[in-house]
Amino acid sequence: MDVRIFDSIEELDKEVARLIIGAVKENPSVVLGLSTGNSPVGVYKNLIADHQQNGTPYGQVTTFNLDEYAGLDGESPQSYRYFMNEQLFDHLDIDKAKTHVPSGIGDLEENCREYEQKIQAAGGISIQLIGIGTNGHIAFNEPGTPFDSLTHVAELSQATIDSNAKYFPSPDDIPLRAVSMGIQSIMNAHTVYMVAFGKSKAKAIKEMIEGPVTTALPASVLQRHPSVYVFLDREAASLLSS
Ligand SMILES: N[C@@H]1[C@@H](O)[C@H](O)[C@@H](COP(=O)(O)O)O[C@@H]1O
Repeated sequence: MDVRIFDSIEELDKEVARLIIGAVKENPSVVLGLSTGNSPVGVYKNLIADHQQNGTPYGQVTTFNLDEYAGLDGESPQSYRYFMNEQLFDHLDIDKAKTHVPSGIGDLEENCREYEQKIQAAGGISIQLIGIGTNGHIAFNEPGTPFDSLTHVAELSQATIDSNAKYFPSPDDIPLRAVSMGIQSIMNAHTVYMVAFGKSKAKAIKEMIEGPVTTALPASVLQRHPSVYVFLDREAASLLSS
């Protein structure tokens, strides 16, 4: 793992955005894997600013998001499709038909199969941007998820449900399941960029990098990936031994 530590979240965001912009310029039809949550928002802001100032073109870019809540369609403000449109896609010249977010409605098992097929048909993901949950989850692959999992219907852990509560009007509205790319789907990406900042991520980051590879800490599987870059602020890196 190539671990890079930044003095500020602003610098971290700029660097990750610079690398993604470079990849888009080098290959205008690159396939990007994207994520939601707070972690990638600053990166997306930088991509938008660059697009507006420098015109980096996204018309041929294909994207695949990691996950979506079960039961929410793209019109729901809490859905990850809505989030992606609002935080990124609506501000780029990207072709929405080339942006993929798993569907959380309809036949979920069928949606999962179709999603994996679409990733394969696109030639696989070149760069996968991901965050990490405080319990070490990646996408919605909670502790215990098998390493060979592909896109599947995932049960959310209580820790994840609790930390997502702030996004929903009442506790009863928080989904208990999601459609999520699996651990193997993430491992299939050519390169993985993980972004994590803040004290709340420090323990999971330490275990991911320095702990054993175990399904108890799903992100630890990334130790086996040949091309992983971990972008941290000082707080997220604070428990690392070196
Ligand atoms: N499914 C998402 C993950 O993909 C994300 O990495 C995690 C951390 O979110 P945040 O970046 O807001 O800390 O939250 C959710 O559980």
